[in-house]
Amino acid sequence: MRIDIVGGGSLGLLFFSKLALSWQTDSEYSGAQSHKLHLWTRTKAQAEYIREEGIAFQEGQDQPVHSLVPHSIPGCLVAAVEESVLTANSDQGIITEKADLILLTVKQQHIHSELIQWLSERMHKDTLIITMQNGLRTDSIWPGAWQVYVGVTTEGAKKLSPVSVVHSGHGQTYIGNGATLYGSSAVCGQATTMDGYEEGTIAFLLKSLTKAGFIATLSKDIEIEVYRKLTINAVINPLTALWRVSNGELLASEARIAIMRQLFDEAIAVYGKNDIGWSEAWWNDILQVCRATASNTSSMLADVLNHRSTEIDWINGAIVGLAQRVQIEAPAHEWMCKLIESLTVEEAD
Ligand SMILES: NC(=O)C1=CN([C@@H]2O[C@H](COP(=O)(O)OP(=O)(O)OC[C@H]3O[C@@H](n4cnc5c(N)ncnc54)[C@H](OP(=O)(O)O)[C@@H]3O)[C@@H](O)[C@H]2O)C=CC1
Ligand SMILES: CC(C)(CO)C(=O)C(=O)O
Repeated sequence: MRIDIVGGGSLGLLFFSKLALSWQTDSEYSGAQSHKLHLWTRTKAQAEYIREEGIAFQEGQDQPVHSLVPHSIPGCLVAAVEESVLTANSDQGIITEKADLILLTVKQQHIHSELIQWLSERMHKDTLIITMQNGLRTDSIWPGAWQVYVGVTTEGAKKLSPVSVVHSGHGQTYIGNGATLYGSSAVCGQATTMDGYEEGTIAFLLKSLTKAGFIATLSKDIEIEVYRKLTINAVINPLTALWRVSNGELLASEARIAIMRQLFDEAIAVYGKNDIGWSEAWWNDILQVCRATASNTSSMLADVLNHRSTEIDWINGAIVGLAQRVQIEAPAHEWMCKLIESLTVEEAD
């Protein structure tokens, strides 16, 4: 089995590091030449840096650093999308082998036609793609014939440098059939439950993630997980970015909580009109995430502070899109989009 992780950012480094560390000590993987784990970074500079320095991985902020030297682990490779030859690991030769499974850990704004074209060159006819992004895509970017699964994770990861990552929060990962969300040809017949593994790519991934220490589950109803996470992000992310506060500080006043509730009520009204399942319990989930990640800088605030583009179009913008689909208004979410987009030119760059 060959797993490609695309994106050497926070989430990509987290999944790669934990999987590689587990493969290193598990004879099922370290002995099996047929299994491959490949991290694809965007730049050659990052790939070279990792090949030279390895990855410094921490299981938590104050936890010891594990040094991981990918090329010393059988089957593990690191290369860049912009490289066609794995120069620093010449014994591995030219990377021509196609992936069986691609874990896509880039951000929503990185998914564009060039990346799709590059992915198509990494795929054989049965390759599965698992999208790990927050938010929701309502465009039809994925070619209809592709088997695209959806991953939703509440794990937290923070890249400290191109070669170091910390597992900043422990959560759960759900993987499910993306056909209803993406309109792709994804089929979900390969694995049943975590207890009843069947042979297949998804089952292999779930088993590998579990052995690596993640809580990973096959979801028969991935949509509910997607919309639950979408709601959490649509309430927390833009407000933390606009007010420049940590997640916990959202709960500091009744006035802030009232605005959060307005975003929540508007989102669930949009879901209701679209016949999308939702739960009142999600409101408590939002409050709980604020408490559990109180000192965290949300990803949107981090993007704004670092002058990067944000995922607003696929978070609040997705809710506005769903509202338009049933001809209703979602003014609070529209305002979030406009306010985030209209941050100064440098910030929105
Ligand atoms: N971090 C977290 O805790 C969580 C993140 N998520 C979601 O996961 C996704 C990724 O988040 P995160 O890891 O934090 O983001 P990062 O910005 O840390 O990582 C994204 C990575 O994708 C790389 N990239 C961009 N374009 C390409 C390309 N064409 N080919 C290969 N790599 C590319 C970037 O490279 P470069 O740096 O060189 O530009 C960057 O390293 C987001 O949608 C986020 O919302 C979900 C749950 C938790
Ligand atoms: C859940 C939350 C808000 C945690 O920070 C997150 O996913 C993000 O920052 O994007």
